[in-house]
Amino acid sequence: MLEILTTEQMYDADRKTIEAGTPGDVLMENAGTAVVDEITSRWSPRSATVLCGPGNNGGDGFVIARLLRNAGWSVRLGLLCDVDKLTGDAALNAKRWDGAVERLSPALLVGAELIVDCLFGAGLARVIDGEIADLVHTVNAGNVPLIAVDVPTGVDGNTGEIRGVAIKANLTVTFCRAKPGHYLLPGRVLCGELVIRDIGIADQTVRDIRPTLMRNDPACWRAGIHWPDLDGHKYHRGHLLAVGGATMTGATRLVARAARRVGAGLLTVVAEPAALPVYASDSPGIMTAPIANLDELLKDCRHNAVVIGPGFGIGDETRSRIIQLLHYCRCTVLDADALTSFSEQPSTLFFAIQGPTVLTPHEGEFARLFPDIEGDKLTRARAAAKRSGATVLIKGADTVIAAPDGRAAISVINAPWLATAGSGDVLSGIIGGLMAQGMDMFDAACMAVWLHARAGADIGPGLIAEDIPKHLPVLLGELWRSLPK
Ligand SMILES: NC(=O)C1=CN([C@@H]2O[C@H](COP(=O)(O)OP(=O)(O)OC[C@H]3O[C@@H](n4cnc5c(N)ncnc54)[C@H](O)[C@@H]3O)[C@@H](O)[C@H]2O)[C@@H](O)CC1
Ligand SMILES: [K+]
Repeated sequence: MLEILTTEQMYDADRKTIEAGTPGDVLMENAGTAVVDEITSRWSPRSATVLCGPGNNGGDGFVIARLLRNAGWSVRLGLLCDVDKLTGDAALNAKRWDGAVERLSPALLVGAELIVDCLFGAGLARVIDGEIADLVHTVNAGNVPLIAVDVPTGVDGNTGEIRGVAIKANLTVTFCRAKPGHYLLPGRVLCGELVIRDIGIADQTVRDIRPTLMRNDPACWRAGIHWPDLDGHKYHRGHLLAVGGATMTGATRLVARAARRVGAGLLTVVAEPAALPVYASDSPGIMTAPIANLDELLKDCRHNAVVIGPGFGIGDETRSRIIQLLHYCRCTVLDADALTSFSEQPSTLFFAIQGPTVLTPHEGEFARLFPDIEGDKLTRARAAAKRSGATVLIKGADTVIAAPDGRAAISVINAPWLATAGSGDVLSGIIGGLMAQGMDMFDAACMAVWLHARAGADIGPGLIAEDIPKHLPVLLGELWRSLPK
């Protein structure tokens, strides 16, 4: 269930399943049954109100109302339109509901101890306003469990954006596979707990749709990890050059710690001579070299990966260093100052990118480098990757990673503790360390985001950036032990 389907792809999967012989009303019955399962396993029978819209999301609501009543719940149902306006499976299930169909109004909420939101799902086509918007506000202001069916009403399934107003659910039950809007902010928060339930759509049907978007999970990139061979030596594990700042040395010290922990065979910090003792004294296992030698170092193909940007400074020197090093087509991570230095001339950077390159902007850096690219985070990451020829990783609570070939992944681990100084430097170091070992750039970016997020979630409150590299052996051990032996 790692694939994430757009609403259009989900409609396609529904259609193909129906064409292959499973009637639509069976899918709807399965959907309603799944929601009722999730509700009754969490809450004891009580007074529930089901809010139904004019489409199939409302159709699910009629199934849910019937099944909850059969389970001994007291149920009221409100419908947004006249019942004779319903069509297809929704109309069929309205006939199967023998309770009252009330007009949708705030009066329906009085005495409700649980509310089921079946107003709009995948078919949300425009901004919610007027009476429906007022109702959504009233529902959100209440203090009873709120269960959204498919997506919380008002959340755009493809983007996670709010169209007008949106329900803030405690639980969202969706079907077959998640949609981007379940994981992208603000949709991710509005969903509450997310449960994905099978409703009888075959895995092969999903595969046939060829989804290119995944939840970022080890299953997506585990096979691409370059574990050391029994008879291997450090030179087989790559030699990363971490280009450090002359004064802001902390950032590249974090890069170096992370890259070494994740397995880079050798690591050299390249910086102004005056700063080298600071780097050298941080850890006896690193090497140092003066930045004047960078070109010479890059001519030696054993130096196969570079991280530049954290703490390096913004300006002409940074730009020319980067253009110079990109010429060698080494695996490259460009972060922080490396990105901001190209704000005025981003196309110079994109033109120079030829080898495997990962850009790791936060939202501010992204806007400076791609000022004309707009839309939701996923759309923007994909457009930026296509334009730059690099893998683009937009950081945040809903980190998105996109490759130039169209593949993309969304991080689904909640780790708010990562919002701390130096955390991004560690991420760059992990990516660089993985690429130095030969991992594909997109896989390396995805794996790094996963390790980083898991470290954040595991360490929790009190986390500082220095803790993340130290936690990597635990997570790498977990991945290592999960390999089929
Ligand atoms: N066979 C299928 O396709 C299945 C569909 N299922 C359910 O069907 C849903 C999709 O059904 P639909 O495509 O009918 O879409 P929806 O039920 O989400 O809504 C479509 C209807 O809402 C109206 N509408 C859209 N935005 C509006 C707005 N802002 N204000 C007022 N009216 C608005 C549209 O004109 C249309 O009448 C899914 O979310 C899921 O819950 C499930 O039953 C599983 C099977
Ligand atoms: K809904």
